[in-house]
Amino acid sequence: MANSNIACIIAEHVTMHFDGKMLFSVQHLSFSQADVIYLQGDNGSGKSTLMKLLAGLSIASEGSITAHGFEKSHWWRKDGLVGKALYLHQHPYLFDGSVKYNLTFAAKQASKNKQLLTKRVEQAIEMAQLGHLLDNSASNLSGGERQRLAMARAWIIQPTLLMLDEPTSNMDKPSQLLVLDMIKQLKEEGTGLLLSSHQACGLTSLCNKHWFITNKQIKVSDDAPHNSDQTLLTTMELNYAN
Ligand SMILES: Nc1ncnc2c1ncn2[C@@H]1O[C@H](COP(=O)(O)OP(=O)(O)OP(=O)(O)O)[C@@H](O)[C@H]1O
Repeated sequence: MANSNIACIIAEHVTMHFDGKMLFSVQHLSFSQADVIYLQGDNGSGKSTLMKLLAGLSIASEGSITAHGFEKSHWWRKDGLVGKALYLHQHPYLFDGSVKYNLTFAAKQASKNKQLLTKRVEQAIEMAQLGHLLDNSASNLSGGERQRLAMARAWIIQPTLLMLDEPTSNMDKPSQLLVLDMIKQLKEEGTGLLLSSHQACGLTSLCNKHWFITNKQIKVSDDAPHNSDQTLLTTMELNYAN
């Protein structure tokens, strides 16, 4: 049963099929504001599909996925899953226009007062090191820069729940560390996170739960991911701190 004080998304008896073939099934999943979950699975096991289901962007073949503890939507919007957990695709969609425009647009989605928002946008630019790119067209950015911009937008919005699909896949190590810092800060500010990554880039050290897709089942563990990932992170952080 969901704790009504905390925002969460709950999946019950969910199965996902494509073209008549089962991709995965799971009895029960709960993703809440208190969680930082590491989602692991081989290529094609269904990590992105699961995130899209939890974001309300796809519909499960069987079972139910419901949101609890969120503020009521505006009267004109159906109270469903869409808009509850923000999903950041590994090849993020950016708006036509400049980097600055993309950040300003994100700021319009955030429910903060103007002064706080201006400060948060400035901080995001600094944290993601986008200052020298502000007037560049977003369509001309490199893969890693696009991901940094998408991360900065999410950081400005500061969602209740955020799902990051391979957020550092196109990044060099300094950029990975910038993004790691932004994710850490969101965690401290109370955003629940679901993170998928094939790289041991430090993300796993933030996680307090582990979902693992194997043999078409999603296994849930309340343990932090394996320590060896964290050792790799520490080594990398030390290398780049010096
Ligand atoms: N809309 C769709 N129609 C048919 N098949 C799909 C659809 N979306 C995803 N699939 C298939 O489902 C499987 C899982 O895809 P998904 O992108 O969720 O995997 P993933 O674990 O995120 O992979 P990767 O680690 O490579 O990013 C793949 O075989 C993919 O081709």
